[in-house]
Amino acid sequence: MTRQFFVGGNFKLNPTSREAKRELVNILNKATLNPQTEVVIAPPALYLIPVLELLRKDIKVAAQNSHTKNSGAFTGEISPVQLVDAGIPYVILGHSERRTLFGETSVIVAQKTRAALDAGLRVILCVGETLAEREAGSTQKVVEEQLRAVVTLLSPGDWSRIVIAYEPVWAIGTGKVATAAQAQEVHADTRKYLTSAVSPEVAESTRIIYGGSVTAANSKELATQPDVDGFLVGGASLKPEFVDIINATAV
Ligand SMILES: O=C(CO)COP(=O)(O)O
Repeated sequence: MTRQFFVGGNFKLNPTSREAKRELVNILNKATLNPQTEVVIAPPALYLIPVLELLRKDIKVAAQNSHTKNSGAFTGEISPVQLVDAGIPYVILGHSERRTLFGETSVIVAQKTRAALDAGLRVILCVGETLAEREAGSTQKVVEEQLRAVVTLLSPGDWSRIVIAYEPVWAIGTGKVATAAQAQEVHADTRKYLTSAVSPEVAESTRIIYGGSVTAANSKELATQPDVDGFLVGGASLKPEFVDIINATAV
């Protein structure tokens, strides 16, 4: 089975003007992109609908977060059914910034994932260890614990709408990218975990992408790894080099 290469751009809380947002979209609209690669960009919530309207239709749009509930007294939240209603197909959940800065536990991330799938969204599910956890030798334990909470709330059929993003916290926004070997090791172990926790078919078909200081310069080597099925790009998704990352697998 071949897994379609997937490149996501997580704009985080950037840019800060409608004009700058339009420029980012224009770069992508003008670019020659590898048609074999699935491309998804995640602008801030306020820009989701304008980006959807401006952006070429072969690039998809993702929200950066969604709530566990679809409506009600939840000030400041965005609901999965609202995203679907707005024509947004994807949501990023469990990003380390949500976990560490906004107190999202693995259980909350799992509940959000369940709610997003129930509404009809696809989910880019982020997992990853801190530097201290890596140095303590507990990388795989941490990644599996984060995934286990989700596994318990999903049925095997749900996994066709999940992309796992392995994002080691120590590599996010630090310029310290995981080596191709480090990424491959965690991706392969994660696939092994899915084999036993869900099924061999789900393990084989689920895309596991890497995130953390991905650049045009390091993306090509990372992309050669058999279990690296794409990238989730932060800082570099705000620059023209994002196009080169999208095309990292082009020969
Ligand atoms: O968090 C990330 C993507 O979700 C990665 O961010 P950077 O590419 O800026 O390290």
